[in-house]
Amino acid sequence: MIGLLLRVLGNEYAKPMRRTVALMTVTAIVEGLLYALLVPVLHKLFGANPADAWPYLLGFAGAVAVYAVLRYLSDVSGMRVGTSMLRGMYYKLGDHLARLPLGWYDATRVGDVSTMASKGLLAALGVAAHLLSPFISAMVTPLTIVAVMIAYDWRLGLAALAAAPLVAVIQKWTARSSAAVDAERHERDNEAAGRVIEFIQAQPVLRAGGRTGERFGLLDDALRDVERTSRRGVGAVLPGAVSLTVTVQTVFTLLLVLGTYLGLGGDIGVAELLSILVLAARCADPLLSLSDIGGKLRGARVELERLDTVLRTAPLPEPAEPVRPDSHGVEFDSITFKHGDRVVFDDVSLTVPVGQRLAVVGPSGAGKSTLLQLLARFYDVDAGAVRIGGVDVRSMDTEDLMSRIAIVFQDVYLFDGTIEQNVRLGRPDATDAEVRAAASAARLDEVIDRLPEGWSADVGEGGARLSGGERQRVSIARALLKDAPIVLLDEVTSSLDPVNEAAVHEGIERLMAGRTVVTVAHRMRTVRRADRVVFLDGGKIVEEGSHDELLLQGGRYADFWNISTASTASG
Ligand SMILES: Nc1ncnc2c1ncn2[C@@H]1O[C@H](COP(=O)(O)OP(=O)(O)OP(=O)(O)O)[C@@H](O)[C@H]1O
Repeated sequence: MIGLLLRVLGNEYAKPMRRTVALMTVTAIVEGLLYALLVPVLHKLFGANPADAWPYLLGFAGAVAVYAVLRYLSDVSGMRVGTSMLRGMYYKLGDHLARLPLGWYDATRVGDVSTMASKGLLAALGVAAHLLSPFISAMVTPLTIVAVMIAYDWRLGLAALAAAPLVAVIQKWTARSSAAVDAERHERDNEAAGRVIEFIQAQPVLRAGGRTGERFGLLDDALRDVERTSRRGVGAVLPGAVSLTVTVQTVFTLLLVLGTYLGLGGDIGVAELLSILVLAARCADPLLSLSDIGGKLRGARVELERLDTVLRTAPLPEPAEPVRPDSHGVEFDSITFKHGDRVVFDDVSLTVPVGQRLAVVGPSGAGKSTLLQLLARFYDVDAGAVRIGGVDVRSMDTEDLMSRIAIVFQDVYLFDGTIEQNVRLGRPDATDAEVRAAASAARLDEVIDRLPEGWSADVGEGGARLSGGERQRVSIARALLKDAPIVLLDEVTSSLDPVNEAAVHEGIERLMAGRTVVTVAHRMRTVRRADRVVFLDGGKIVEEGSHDELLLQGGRYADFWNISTASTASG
């Protein structure tokens, strides 16, 4: 377990961890010896002169004080290592998540990553802070006591030692029988967490569908699965917990019987027998707590293994010697790309010379958004190459690549903060004047003027306090502030009100001016102003040319636009 913890976290924690384990072990031994001191105390109390017990009682008090100090030090040490590991893990996980391909973040990750980053990390790293000390105490203290018992009376000591292999076998058996259920319960927990998030996010859809009173079937199913696996989990550990209790009690009873037999034979005095039974009783408590601690440790292990899996997910390979392009033309050279088994692009080639605009058009699912994502390296192509200024994006440093691309996607995500903070994300070191200039170029200043708190207005989680068009303007302002030579634009499909439409269009025109642009186009005027249009379908470029040329051709593109414009006119 500690090996796994150190493998996941890195070896810099090995030394403090070893120190903590050593301190906890010494504390547990002192705890055992403390109980052992009860033997001479009881012996003297039951002897001819009970006053002889005083020096032992004083020794006992001294040992309690030493134990208290050691316990404090080992608990503080466990807490320190635990919290520094937790902090380290947050950074490590954060850094790693930031380097994973953007395509890794699909919808199913939401529940997974959110439970892992909160509950999972706390459970996994709580091992050092909360579980290690009771675990070591539950193992080492009884063994110390048994060693004292052997020294005192080898027959009773060996009888007590007989419990050790039995306890070990039961622990192993419980761990094995619960392992499969533990893993499944974790799956189910994460699935349910994802469904809860989905249920909250889907409220508008559910209510619009008139399903206010009804339950959300997918969430209900997930919760039922959690209940079922929890019941199976209890079923898997219960025999182990019961066996442990029965074993410990049986060994205790055997000791009592053996002790009575030896006592009646005159081999051992009443005081000695009583002392040994007191010691045996002190062994029982920590041993019985093992089943609870074992369960928690197994839970922590599952969380650690999940963390390990995420940390082992390969980030985007970074080139050993990054190349920096010196121009910003874009080229897709014979690219092939699959999403799972679905071939999205099959040997597609196209180029966008520096400063030109390419509009990508095609039916839903044709791969228009994916084309933009490949340029921004959300994924790497399966064959062929995507190049900027003649340099393969895989040969570029990711930070450098992202600094050259401004992206305005359909779904604008705004952080819960002020409008200014959200715009500033485009270029954190921009001056106030530059931020304001970008905002005004995106016609965001009109929005700010309307809000009572102006620039300091909070946009709410995901930008919920702004309208769709206003969110678009924030996103355009961000992109303008970034001032990158390449612009990727996924035009909104839903229609905006005329004021927002005009503002967004004006902002986008400013954003595109003088830059290399690839845009997924849904509006006639965007396509008209493009230097070239490609019509994608079935993983291929079906038609290519200027808007007017393609209309004249009277092919797929012409049909597509005739239908779109007819539906816009009638709508
Ligand atoms: N994360 C993903 N995992 C698996 N398949 C995906 C994923 N994202 C997209 N796809 C599939 O890839 C294909 C292309 O998707 P893409 O979003 O690029 O299409 P699009 O042309 O932009 O569609 P739309 O106009 O509807 O937005 C679709 O068939 C889609 O189902």
